Amino acid sequence: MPSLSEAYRTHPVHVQHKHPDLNSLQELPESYTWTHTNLDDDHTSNNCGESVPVIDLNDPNASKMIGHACKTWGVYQVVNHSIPMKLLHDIQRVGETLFSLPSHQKHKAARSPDGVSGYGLARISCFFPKLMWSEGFTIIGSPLDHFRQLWPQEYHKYCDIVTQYDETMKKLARKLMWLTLDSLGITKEELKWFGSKTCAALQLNSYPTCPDPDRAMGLAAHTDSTLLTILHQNNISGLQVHRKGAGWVTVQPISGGLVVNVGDLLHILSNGSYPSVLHRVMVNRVQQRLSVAYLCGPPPNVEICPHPKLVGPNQPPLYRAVTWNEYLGAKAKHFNKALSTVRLISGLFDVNNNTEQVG
Ligand SMILES: C=C1C[C@]23C[C@@]1(O)CC[C@H]2[C@@]12CCC[C@@](C)(C(=O)O1)[C@H]2[C@@H]3C(=O)O
Ligand SMILES: O=C(O)CCC(=O)C(=O)O
Ligand SMILES: [Fe+2]
Repeated sequence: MPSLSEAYRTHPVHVQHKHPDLNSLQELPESYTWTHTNLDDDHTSNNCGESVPVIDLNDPNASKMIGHACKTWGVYQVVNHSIPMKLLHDIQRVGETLFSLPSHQKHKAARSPDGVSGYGLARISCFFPKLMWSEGFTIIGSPLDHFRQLWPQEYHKYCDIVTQYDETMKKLARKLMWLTLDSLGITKEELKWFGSKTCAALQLNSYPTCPDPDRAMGLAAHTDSTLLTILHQNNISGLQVHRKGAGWVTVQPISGGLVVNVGDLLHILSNGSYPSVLHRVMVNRVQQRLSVAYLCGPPPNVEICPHPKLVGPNQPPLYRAVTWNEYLGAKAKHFNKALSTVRLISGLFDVNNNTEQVG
């Protein structure tokens, strides 16, 4: 199967500054200081008490509830998802251990500009004049080579956890995709590629404590280039989603809950009816925040387009067909404007200019 790394071979992303060890800094350096103009919005959320829907996967109405959450929020939290708590703890421990290694050790497993896996700053950093207060580690395929660099003795133990997490999440992602398709009135048989292998990336994120959190940004506002992203966060809040009319809403961590984001490819597949959610991460002075994102997409070279069942005389297709590889290339080049580059009929707003979704 062609791999996702093709996308960055044609669009290398140069963000590999050797950044300082964030844990050692007593003051926020100028290069990490976001002003109101580059903080696309102020830090306060104006959410009128609204909160992201929580859906119990054992509920017989789960599919309907997922459909409603995707349409109105583009994000929800799931409980009773059957991922063992131990596995969630184990993967979080991998992140904790990895990010607490000395800088020079982590840099041995650095992501190359035209590569996809490894340690580094957020890929989207190159679109901003200021640096983000976070570090990440991306895994696509086997982490063996990189983990061997990080833990010459114990890499097996960590590789096993990643493999188990990947396999378990794959099943959950399929179930969620199936429920989502069902909510759109689409059966598995009506989506040809659904039977074949989906593809995914695992992203470990760390947001160290910050000496001046109100002027820093953990991860700048973006949408994910996925069908779905399943996010496990530790019990420290910081993730915010943007909701029309409400502004930035904090996604409160719930024990054992997983956050599910609608990504750009589901936005396209649903012909704009399930908009991908704009989200960002704020940091704090007191506790390190960790998260693990399972970024799920179709096989990399399968074309995704608005499903024929969602297209008709009164519902023209809003997007052209695009493969995941091609879309990741567009994201690497155009960032939050990527969705507009595949749009057939122009939208009213653009994510970058108005923090408002196209669709
Ligand atoms: C498959 C992918 C989605 C992603 C880019 C990547 O190749 C692997 C990392 C993913 C991630 C995680 C943090 C936010 C994000 C925008 C980024 O910079 O890297 C996403 C990318 C994405 O969804 O576009
Ligand atoms: O850390 C988080 O809560 C969000 C991470 C994220 O948005 C991502 O990895 O795409
Ligand atoms: Fe994200």
